Amino acid sequence: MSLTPSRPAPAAPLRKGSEIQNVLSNSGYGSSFSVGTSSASGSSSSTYSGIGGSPDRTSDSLMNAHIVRYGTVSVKEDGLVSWLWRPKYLVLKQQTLSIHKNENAPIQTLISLSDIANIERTDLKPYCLLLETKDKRMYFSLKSDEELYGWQDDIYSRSPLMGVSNPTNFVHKVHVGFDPISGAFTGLPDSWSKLLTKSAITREDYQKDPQAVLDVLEFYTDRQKREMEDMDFSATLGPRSGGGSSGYGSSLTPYPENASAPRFNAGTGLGGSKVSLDGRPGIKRQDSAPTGINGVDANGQPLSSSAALARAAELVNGSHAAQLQANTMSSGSGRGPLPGSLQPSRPAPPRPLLTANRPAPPAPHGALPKPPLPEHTPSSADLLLRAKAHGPPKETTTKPPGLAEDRIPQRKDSLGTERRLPERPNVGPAKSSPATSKPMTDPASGAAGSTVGPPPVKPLQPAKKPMAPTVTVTAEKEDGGVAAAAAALEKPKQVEKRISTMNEAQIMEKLRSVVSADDPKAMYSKIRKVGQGASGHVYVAKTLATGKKVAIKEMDLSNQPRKELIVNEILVMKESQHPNIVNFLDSYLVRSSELWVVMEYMEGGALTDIIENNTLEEDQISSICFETCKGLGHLHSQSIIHRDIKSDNVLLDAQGHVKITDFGFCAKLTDQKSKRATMVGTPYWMAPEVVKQKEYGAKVDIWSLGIMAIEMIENEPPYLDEEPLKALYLIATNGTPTLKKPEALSRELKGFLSVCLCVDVKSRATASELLEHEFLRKACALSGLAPLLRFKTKQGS
Ligand SMILES: Nc1ncnc2c1ncn2[C@@H]1O[C@H](COP(=O)(O)OP(=O)(O)OP(=O)(O)O)[C@@H](O)[C@H]1O
Repeated sequence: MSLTPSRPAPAAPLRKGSEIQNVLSNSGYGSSFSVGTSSASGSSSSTYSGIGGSPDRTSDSLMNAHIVRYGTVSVKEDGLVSWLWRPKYLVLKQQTLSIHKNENAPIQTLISLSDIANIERTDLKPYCLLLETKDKRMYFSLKSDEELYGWQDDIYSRSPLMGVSNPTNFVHKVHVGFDPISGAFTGLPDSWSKLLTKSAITREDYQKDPQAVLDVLEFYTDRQKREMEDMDFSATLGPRSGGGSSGYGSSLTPYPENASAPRFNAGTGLGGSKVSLDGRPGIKRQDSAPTGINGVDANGQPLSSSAALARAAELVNGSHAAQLQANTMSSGSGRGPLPGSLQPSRPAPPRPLLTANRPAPPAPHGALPKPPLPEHTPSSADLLLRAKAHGPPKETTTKPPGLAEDRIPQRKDSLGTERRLPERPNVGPAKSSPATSKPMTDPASGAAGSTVGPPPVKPLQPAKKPMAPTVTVTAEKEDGGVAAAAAALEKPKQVEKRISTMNEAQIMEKLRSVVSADDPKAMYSKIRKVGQGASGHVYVAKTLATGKKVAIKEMDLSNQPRKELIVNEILVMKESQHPNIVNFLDSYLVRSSELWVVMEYMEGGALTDIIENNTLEEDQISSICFETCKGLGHLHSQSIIHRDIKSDNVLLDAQGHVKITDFGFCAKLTDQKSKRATMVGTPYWMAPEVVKQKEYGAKVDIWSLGIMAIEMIENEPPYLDEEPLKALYLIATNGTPTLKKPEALSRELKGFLSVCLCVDVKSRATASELLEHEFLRKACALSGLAPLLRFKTKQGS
């Protein structure tokens, strides 16, 4: 970690190149200085007399005014003498880097910093930098990290092609390198070092893909940070009333002023926000800043003077996911844990590591050794990751991360009843044991890449019915939330009001414009509670006029800090009616603070419970995948990405209808923004491109569908038993997961999985392509799914 002080202001304009050469060729360097930096580094150019002019031995003060850094460095150039490392004398000034044979020699090579396209760490040597201009590549071998970072920082910050033409007040917060010789990271923040030490990520993992390690650390700590913030949020609220004991608070809590918004959408391509190994092309370091390099925050959003507003924008933009999930775990089968709770998912018998391979299915994969289960006190992020797999933690008082005492997997059923699951035995030092998992792919099924192509990003479809005119919330350029999308459907060209400018009253006003004015109590009579989510209880109720059963989700709005999401969800459900979507029927505000969302009643409940209580046949798996895929096809045709497909979010009814629910994390792709970068979803179901914080599109849902298919085959998603950070690392690096018993599966099913779980997004199938897949032709009739619900009768539900 290199915390460097604020950057100096850039130098004033200097002379042009032609003058430079003249000056340079006529001068020589003094002999008295060694590696160092100018005390006046970049501070002023007012006395500057010439770019690249060699230091004037008689005028140290003048010299110091120009020279940023100088010293003898081992240099290797590409080209004829490319195998030779030679000691050279380098002098960095505000706009040039000159290379001399020695400190007394004239310039051999002069590089204008404006020509530098890249400066990055490379592993050619332990402390090695690669510098690239459009026609030159050269390597500098330094003696230490400090030296390396010094040169890199100083060159980087003065090279306009790298997007920092006007360095202002930014501070490098994370400045990490990886030394391939020692196999260790350098400059890791303390907290990250500790996390890594505690994690099951091995040194071999570092070596294999150090960037992935950083990616997952960043992801993980982002989540931790969010959870901590939620804890603060909850703590300030005190005990809640109603709606369970989730971490939802009662109002929007502003971020501290100037706090950079927590993010899951690092690496949005907006520059400077993604932590990377030094030297990774195209990615620089994390710069935190009051203002950021580009005047945007880590989300790529213009920084708001009000942190609360920044947060609201973030929420609507979808990057709230994990936070919401964390909150939603407090009760019912929600998606995120409260700190202090421990929430792995279903009973998970000890099993060999599901190992996988490098990207590119369907090639056979080698198994990775499983490291011993580490002594690991789950942090809040662990808890989140585990909890998010399925179901909530036990209801508990908020506890700081790291204080969870027990590691016994627990989850609740849909009614919030806690289940205590068998303790997961320590799987022991399986490091050297060969993985039993085998590739899921069947060569006979053909390479995914040969059969599928990239999905078209569909244009916005016109709204089927007019939206409430007051729904003007939109996301910013990076992530249109669904509300934004819905608004865009209505008035694509309108000047939309950013959610970040809306206060809670305005959001409530918007909500009021979405809901029906009637009194639901006069229309429905509740029968019983059938489920509990983070945001409220779910009841089955009778429609008084027709006798028809409906599900009503009741939410106490005073306990919902994320009302925008609720608006999102309602809007998407309203606009996405389809036989494979849990259809929205109506919504009501009761006493201004209670929101009722009435939807189709799915008496079969969540697929998760069905998986837990049955062994599914392939034709049933096919049928569920087919139905889910139809729902996804519909969403994607509307340019909506669900982003949280998993068995918890697929419900069945008594006739075996299969429907997707939970649209809180949906995102809308627009013509302007056909890709997303926000990290949203549930880690175990997340596509690698999401974990790696790349841009992604609708195909993330296809990946998640593939993981859901594995749930149906193996009862749980891959890596569920892994230590959380390791699980993220495996998702990021292994690519296509492997199966426990591939030999037990049909060629068609393996082929299906291979086109869903294809790391190469272009080769991953689209929903419409999947619908044509031979495996889905094996689907049983919906009536063939009804027997899967028998367990419910036995359970008396
Ligand atoms: N339409 C429905 N029909 C029948 N049961 C439902 C329906 N919707 C939800 N449930 C039941 O209620 C439980 C909680 O649903 P809910 O949507 O509140 O969960 P969640 O997604 O975890 O919470 P949240 O949306 O608040 O984050 C589900 O697991 C399911 O068992």
